[in-house]
Amino acid sequence: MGKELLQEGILVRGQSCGVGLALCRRLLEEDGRIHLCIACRNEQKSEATRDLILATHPAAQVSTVEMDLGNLASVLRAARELRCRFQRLDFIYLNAGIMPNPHVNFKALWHGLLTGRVLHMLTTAEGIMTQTDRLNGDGLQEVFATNLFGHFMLVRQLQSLLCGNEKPSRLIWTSSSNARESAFSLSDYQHAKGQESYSSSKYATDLTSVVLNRKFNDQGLYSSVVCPGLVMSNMTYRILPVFLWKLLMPIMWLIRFFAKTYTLTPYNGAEAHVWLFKQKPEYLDSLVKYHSCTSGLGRCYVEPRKMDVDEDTAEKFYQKLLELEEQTLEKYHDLLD
Ligand SMILES: NC(=O)C1=CN([C@@H]2O[C@H](COP(=O)(O)OP(=O)(O)OC[C@H]3O[C@@H](n4cnc5c(N)ncnc54)[C@H](OP(=O)(O)O)[C@@H]3O)[C@@H](O)[C@H]2O)C=CC1
Ligand SMILES: CC(C)=CCC[C@@H](C)[C@H]1CC[C@H]2C3=C(CC[C@]12C)[C@@]1(C)CCC(=O)C[C@@H]1CC3
Repeated sequence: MGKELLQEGILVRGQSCGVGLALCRRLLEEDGRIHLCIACRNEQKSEATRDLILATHPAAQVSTVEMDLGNLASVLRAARELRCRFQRLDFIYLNAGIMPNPHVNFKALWHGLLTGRVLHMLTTAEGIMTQTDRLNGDGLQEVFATNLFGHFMLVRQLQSLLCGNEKPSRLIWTSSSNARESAFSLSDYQHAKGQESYSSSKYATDLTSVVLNRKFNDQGLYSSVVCPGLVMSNMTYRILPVFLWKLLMPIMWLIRFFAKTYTLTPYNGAEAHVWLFKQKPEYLDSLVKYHSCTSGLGRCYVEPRKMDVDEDTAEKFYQKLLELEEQTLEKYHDLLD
């Protein structure tokens, strides 16, 4: 049997951009026998994405499942369907992510350009980006729910397909260089009070991956985090308009000589995801984030960087996630087997 793979966060709406779609295509280039299962928010998007993949890989095995990560009932339904369809899953790419209402502080950006930390600012967006979050239909902060908790619930619901298999199973979370400890707080882990919900959700992702390794490595489940670098996708096109990004492109190619995380294309951004696909998980460091990088001359490579995570905080956060999971399962008990 080829590798069975659940992939999320694939670009739809008929455009060929987004890390998810590039990732699917690159994985099929690595191994045409894999079974890709793509999770999209509705049937139309699933079909459109499937067609985009089949256009370049006509012989690929691609199935679809409907799942809205911002809606826990939808996650539970999808997990139930996947448990019926698959006996095991070798990889889950937890790649979906949102950054609603992004706001760039151009004054801070301008000041930053004149300081010694300009490269740090241009690669992490530290101090220059904020977002406005809101509550979703489940009463959770939307960014936390979509970027982290929906994924977490999915993993927990699919545990029987991921643990205790002959071969290890893998979780690969798409985090970000924008993940920052100072944006995250255990007492406000959904980030209801601040304006850096994206940064907080990505730091929460890093914590979750670390703690999942501690809990599940002995059952054959391994988790890793990747950063795709700065990629031109729907997400970045909501930060600045497309024409501005196009105007900035020559500057960004120049910056790339100094900032290797300016991967810029979804293909380059998926480098770390694909690299991890080929690694033996036992040899990976769970405290490392794998960054997709592109050199000034366009060569793609992966750079491991130690994460700024405290394992004690990770454990406490995990307990909070379990509490929230319990409340969710109580609420949706009719959707369980
Ligand atoms: N672009 C960048 O510079 C960077 C991106 N990242 C991360 O990379 C990942 C991919 O982003 P990217 O490809 O750039 O952006 P896109 O906006 O192109 O892709 C985001 C994907 O997430 C999916 N998604 C969003 N909300 C939901 C939901 N509620 N349920 C299911 N799927 C959902 C989207 O589906 P739909 O089409 O239905 O909206 C889309 O396929 C994200 O996690 C992002 O945070 C990290 C660092 C930098
Ligand atoms: C000259 C130039 C590149 C100008 C663009 C300024 C800003 C709009 C970007 C500088 C750093 C970028 C960045 C992101 C978005 C766009 C910037 C703020 C992200 C936050 C996008 C999503 C992520 O996950 C991390 C990125 C870090 C860098």
